Amino acid sequence: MRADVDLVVPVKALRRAKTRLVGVTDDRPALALAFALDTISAALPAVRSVLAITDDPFVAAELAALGVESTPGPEGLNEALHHGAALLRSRDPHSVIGALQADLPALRTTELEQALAAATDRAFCPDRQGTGTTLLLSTPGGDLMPRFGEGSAQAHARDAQTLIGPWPSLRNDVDTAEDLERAAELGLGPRTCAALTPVCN
Ligand SMILES: Nc1nc2c(ncn2[C@@H]2O[C@H](COP(=O)(O)OP(=O)(O)OP(=O)(O)O)[C@@H](O)[C@H]2O)c(=O)[nH]1
Ligand SMILES: C=C(OP(=O)(O)O)C(=O)O
Repeated sequence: MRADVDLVVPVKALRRAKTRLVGVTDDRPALALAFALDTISAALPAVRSVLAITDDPFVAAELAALGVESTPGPEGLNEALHHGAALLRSRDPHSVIGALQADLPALRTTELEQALAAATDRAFCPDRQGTGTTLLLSTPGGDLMPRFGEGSAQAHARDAQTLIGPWPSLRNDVDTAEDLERAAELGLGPRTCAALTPVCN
């Protein structure tokens, strides 16, 4: 566990989430929620705190049941992350602030811990394809400076250490049906597995 790391996790309103998974399930909002809950449940033991940014009251209630704090934020991924990072920084001027994507349904706590342990500076973990970003960490006391979006791995690599190592579950964000197949090979979290029943079991 890294006691100096606080994570901000953006969670889009469920009715608008995971549009590239149309056809994979009859209930896309339920699958998006399951991704977020499995991701956050796996992340919780690895860090000091998790703050979710979501405008969705249903997501907020589900997170509260897990003991996870959430707050609404502005529209847009980087804007939401700026908002959450500012809140976390106001609470602790020295912490490492991390941004973790909420679509990592195979995430293993131990793999996140290994990646966090490998970070010695501002750092990011590229996604499986090497183009996107699944985790971004600030320097201690530093700004998060999120540059998520298309080509974010290249954008973050300009001034952040690249975290590559034995943590495939941290790299496997799920945007497409193929990503979901890869995540299933790694082992899906329990809520995602239940949301995909009977396919998963
Ligand atoms: N709070 C908040 N989170 C967002 C927003 N846009 C994206 N996210 C979150 O950012 C992460 C990465 O987003 P994407 O992989 O693009 O997910 P998505 O937008 O649901 O998927 P697509 O509809 O297929 O693009 C996920 O955790 C989303 O829930 C936003 O406007 N606000
Ligand atoms: C926004 C990003 O995620 P995705 O490509 O999964 O939409 C990103 O990787 O920067």
